[in-house]
Order: sequence, then C-alpha cells, then structure tokens
Amino acid sequence: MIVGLTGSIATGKSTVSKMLADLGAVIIDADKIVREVQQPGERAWREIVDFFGEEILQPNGELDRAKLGARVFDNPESREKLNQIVHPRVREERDLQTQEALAHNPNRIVIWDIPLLIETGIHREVERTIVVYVDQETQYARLLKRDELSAEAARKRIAAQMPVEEKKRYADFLIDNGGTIEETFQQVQDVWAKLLRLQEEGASL
Ligand SMILES: CC(C)(COP(=O)(O)OP(=O)(O)OC[C@H]1O[C@@H](n2cnc3c(N)ncnc32)[C@H](O)[C@@H]1O)[C@@H](O)C(=O)NCCC(=O)NCCS
Ligand SMILES: Nc1ncnc2c1ncn2[C@@H]1O[C@H](COP(=O)(O)OP(=O)(O)OP(=O)(O)O)[C@@H](O)[C@H]1O
Repeated sequence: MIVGLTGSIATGKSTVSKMLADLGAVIIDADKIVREVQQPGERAWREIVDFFGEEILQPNGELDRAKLGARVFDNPESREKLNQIVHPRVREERDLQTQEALAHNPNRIVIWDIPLLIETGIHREVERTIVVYVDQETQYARLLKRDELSAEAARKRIAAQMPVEEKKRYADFLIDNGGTIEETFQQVQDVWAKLLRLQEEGASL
C-alpha cells in the first residue's frame, strides 16, 4: 500500500515520517531525492545551471541552495521552471525506490513524504493521504527557528504552497502537530494501526 504524507512547510512531515519509520513503514522522502538528483553532473543539476547560471553554484560545484532558494521563492516563474526540471527526475527515482521496497516485501506500507503532494496532483496516485498540520502562527515560528530565515523569506516560503488549512480537505487522516511530540506520536500510532488494518483487509480480498 502506498500512502501520501504531506503538510505545508515546517508543519512536521519529517517529524511524523521518522515516527512512521520507527513503526515499520518504508519512507520515500522527496526532499532527500531532490538533493540526490541535484548532485553535480546529474541531468537536473546541468539543466539548473543552464537556466539559472553558474552564479547559483558553490566553488565546489554543488548548488548553493540558499541562493537558488532566494531566487525561486521570490519569483513564481523561476520556481515553476525549477519544478519542471526537478520533478520528473524525482518521480523516476521515487518509483524506482518504491518498486525496490515492494519487491523485497509486497506487504510493506510505503509512505511517500512529499511537500507538494496535493499541488502536483500526486495525491490521486496514492491509496490514502495523511496531512500534518499546525496553525499558521506555529508554522511560521517553527520555520523561523529551524531555518533561521528572515521574516520576509519565511513568509514567501509559506506562500509558495497551498495553505495547510486547504490541504486538510484532501486528508484521509489528519495529524495535529500543534501539541507536544508525545501527543503527535499517539496520533501517529493510531493512524498506523488503521493503515495496518486496511492493509490486512486488502490482503484478504
Ligand atoms: C529551492 C531549493 C533549492 C531550496 O533548498 P533548501 O535546502 O533551502 O530547502 P529544502 O530542499 O530542504 O526544502 C525545504 C522545504 O521547502 C519547501 N519547498 C521546496 N521546494 C519548493 C517548491 N518548488 N515549491 C514550494 N515549496 C518548496 C518544501 O516544503 C520543502 O520541504 C530546493 O528546495 C529545491 O530545489 N526545490 C525544488 C524541488 C521541489 O519542488 N522540492 C519540494 C517538493 S519535491
Ligand atoms: N510537536 C512539535 N513540537 C515542537 N517542535 C516541533 C514539533 N514537531 C516538529 N517540530 C519542529 O518544527 C520544525 C519543523 O518540523 P519538520 O522539519 O518535521 O517539518 P516539515 O514539515 O518536514 O518541514 P519541510 O516542509 O521544510 O520539510 C522542526 O525544527 C521540528 O523539530
């Protein structure tokens, strides 16, 4: 079974995906794949350099993610271009990793941890969707604290995604991450138990 996990920036997807991994899920992490396909020499890296110029590289040839982030979160057209370059590669790698995980054990629950799951329509490809949410003030405060962004940069990053309030409408399972980590873990355990039940029902059909 493939399950989508999303939220908006800094609402707690990574926190929840670590808990699901501890419970036995296979996690396919889109942000991690983005970094892999953007390694120097890879096709996406080359296309990014061609489009954005060598000024977005560090001296060692790796992307300067802060510089590229500043460019794309400031400008929707540049962001769209970056998405067009990167997303097809991420899809390929995501599908490969999924096939590999299921080849070893077809009964495993595979979680696609994808920030833009709903914006890109990928929620239609998964069997269930989990949305992790917090209120806007908590989201903003956690983002500022984690990434040490300016207030303006944080607002732009939040504005680059569908508001989490809207994403909640697409959820089969909601996780309120506005409380303590322990409170979140209890909800994650609850969702996991339900996924296991669904998995068993599917297997016995
Ligand atoms: C812009 C880049 C260079 C910034 O790198 P940086 O290391 O600062 O951030 P990181 O990759 O860890 O992403 C942090 C968060 O930003 C948000 N985010 C990233 N890219 C995007 C995007 N294109 N649109 C909206 N939100 C985004 C996500 O919530 C993500 O979890 C990088 O995020 C990137 O190349 N993005 C394009 C690919 C993409 O769409 N990734 C997210 C979904 S697959
Ligand atoms: N319940 C919580 N209480 C306090 N802090 C939390 C809680 N959950 C997550 N955090 C912190 O909030 C920040 C954002 O969480 P996390 O990195 O899991 O979000 P994310 O949705 O994966 O972000 P991104 O979209 O950028 O990948 C992190 O610094 C994390 O440690």
